[in-house]
Amino acid sequence: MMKIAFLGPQASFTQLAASQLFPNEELIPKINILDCFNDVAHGHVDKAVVPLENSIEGTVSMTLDYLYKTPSITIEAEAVMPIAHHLMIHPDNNAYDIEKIYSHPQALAQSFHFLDTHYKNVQRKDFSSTAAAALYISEHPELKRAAIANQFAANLYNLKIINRNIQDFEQNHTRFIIISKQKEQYHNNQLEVLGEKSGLIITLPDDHSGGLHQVLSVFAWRNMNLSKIESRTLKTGLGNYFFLINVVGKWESVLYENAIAELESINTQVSFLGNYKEFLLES
Ligand SMILES: O=C(O)C(=O)C[C@]1(C(=O)O)C=C[C@@H](O)C=C1
Repeated sequence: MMKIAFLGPQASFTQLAASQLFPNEELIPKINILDCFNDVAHGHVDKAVVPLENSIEGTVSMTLDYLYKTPSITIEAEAVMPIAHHLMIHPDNNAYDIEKIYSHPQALAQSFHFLDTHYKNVQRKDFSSTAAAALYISEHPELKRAAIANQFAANLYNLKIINRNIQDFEQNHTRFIIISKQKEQYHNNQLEVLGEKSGLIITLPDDHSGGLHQVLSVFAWRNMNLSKIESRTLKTGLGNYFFLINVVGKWESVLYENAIAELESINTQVSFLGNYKEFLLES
């Protein structure tokens, strides 16, 4: 049986994703995303499932940072899951008495307008995951706290839902990734495939005019269709970035291989994150 780390505890959104991707493997909860990366890097687990991006709030920056920082780790698959957030309290408490609302920063951000309208003066506090917030609420009936988490967390931790579907936009999806060191592609005949892509992380050599244009032209003349380009701080000083780039489709031809060689020949650092499929999960 394989060991699969995920951002836990039980009933986090990441666990819902991991259990659909790996129904027959051992799932190991971790307290944060960095621990998932470290466990994969040190070989304590075979793979991990972590969130990468949300349709309302955007990139989960810690995941992007550690994809950059841990070149031994690549992506085996992406999986997209619909996300519904509910506000929940300990059943001994009253909805009108809530003094603080706890959740993962992504969930707080995805429900910002709801909270701003209905709980304007209630403090918000970041937790390591939505499920960690729900677990805390369940263990502290004496505190007048609420958590934003999913239906499974409400069931598992015996919490009472006081507001349903509080995400600010009806369409709310999070993209998760399977990470490993095995450089494999994940396959699953049971799940719907939404597409296929490759991931690259690139760092431009030095600041000169047309630098990014030069990089993009490497893809353009080869007809390599890009579906995403995101810049993220390098942390070496303001204004220094690396880029995550997605190329649509299979990565197969010599032409594509030569793209990397050409990027390197213009002193661009390239880290290939893999060629992988994108699957659709159920909420
Ligand atoms: O907190 C959780 O339950 C998670 O699995 C993390 C996470 C995220 O980081 O994006 C996953 C899905 C939702 O977008 C909100 C939170």
